[in-house]
Amino acid sequence: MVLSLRALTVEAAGRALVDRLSLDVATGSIVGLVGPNGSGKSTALRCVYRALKPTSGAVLLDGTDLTSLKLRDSARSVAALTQESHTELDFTVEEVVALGRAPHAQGNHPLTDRERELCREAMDRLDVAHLADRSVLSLSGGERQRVLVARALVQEPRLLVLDEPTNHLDVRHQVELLSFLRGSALTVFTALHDLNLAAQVCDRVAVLGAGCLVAAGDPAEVLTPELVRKVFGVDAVVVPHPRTGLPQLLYDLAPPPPLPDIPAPASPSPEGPHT
Ligand SMILES: Nc1ncnc2c1ncn2[C@@H]1O[C@H](COP(=O)(O)OP(=O)(O)OP(=O)(O)O)[C@@H](O)[C@H]1O
Repeated sequence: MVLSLRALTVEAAGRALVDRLSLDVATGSIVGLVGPNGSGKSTALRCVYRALKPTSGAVLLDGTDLTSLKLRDSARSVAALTQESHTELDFTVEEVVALGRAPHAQGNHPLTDRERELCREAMDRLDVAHLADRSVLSLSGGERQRVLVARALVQEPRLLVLDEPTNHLDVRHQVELLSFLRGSALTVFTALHDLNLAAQVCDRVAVLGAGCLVAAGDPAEVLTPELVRKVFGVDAVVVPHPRTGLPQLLYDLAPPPPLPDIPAPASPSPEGPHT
C-alpha cells in the first residue's frame, strides 16, 4: 500500500470542499479522481503533495502520516504535476528537468552520471529532448506540460500525483503519456476530466461529487450511464471498446426528449402553460 486517504476533510469559507474522503492507492496502481468542476479533486490532491493542510483526517504514505515526515523527505517520495506548476523562470528545459533531482541533492553537488542519464531518458520519454536548450518561457502549453512531467519522473517518486496531466496535450502526446503510465510500475494518483481516458488508463476510478466520494472501483463498474447522469447531469451510453473491451462513454448532445403529447386545455389556465 502506498497512499491512503483517511476521512480527509478540507473546510474553507464555511463549507467542506472535501468531505471525509477515504481512498487507497495500491503500489504500482493508477487511481483516477474524476468529478465535475469544483467537486474537490485538486483540493484533495493538494493535501497529498502538502500544498494544503487538511482540516481533519489524514494522508498516509506507506502507513506513515505525511505530517510526521519532514517536507524534504515527503518531497523525495511524492512528485506532483499540479495546476500551479510554474515555469516562469528563464531556465532551459534541461535545467527545469534537472530540478526534479533537487529533493535528492546533497549540498551543491553537480548531477551524477546516473542522474544525467535519468534526465535524458525522461526528456526522450516525454519527447522534449529536442527542446533541451530552449528557454521554458518560449514553449507551447503542451511542450511545457511534457517538460513538467519529465521533471516529476526524474524525481523517482514512490507516488506520482498528477492534476489533469493531459491538459494542453494533443491526442498523440495524451496517448503517449497515458500508455507510458500504463506500462510503467509507477504508483499514480491523478485527477482526470476525460472519463474515457480514465477508463482506459486507471485500475480504479474514484468519483467525487461536491467533495464527497460518490463511487470508487473498477472503471467498468463505476462509469455507468446512471452515475454519469447523477453526478454530471449528462446522458451517455456506455459501449465496450472494440479492441480492449474497456468502457467508453458516448455522450448524448441532443436536447432533452420532447414531453409526451398532452391534450391542450380548452382554455388557457390563469398561470399560463405548465412546462
Ligand atoms: N481557498 C478557498 N476558499 C474557498 N473556496 C475554495 C478555496 N479553494 C477552492 N475552493 C473551492 O472549492 C471547490 C473545489 O475546488 P477544486 O479546485 O478542488 O475543484 P476541482 O474538482 O479540482 O475542479 P476543476 O475540475 O474545475 O479543476 C471549488 O468550488 C472552489 O471554488
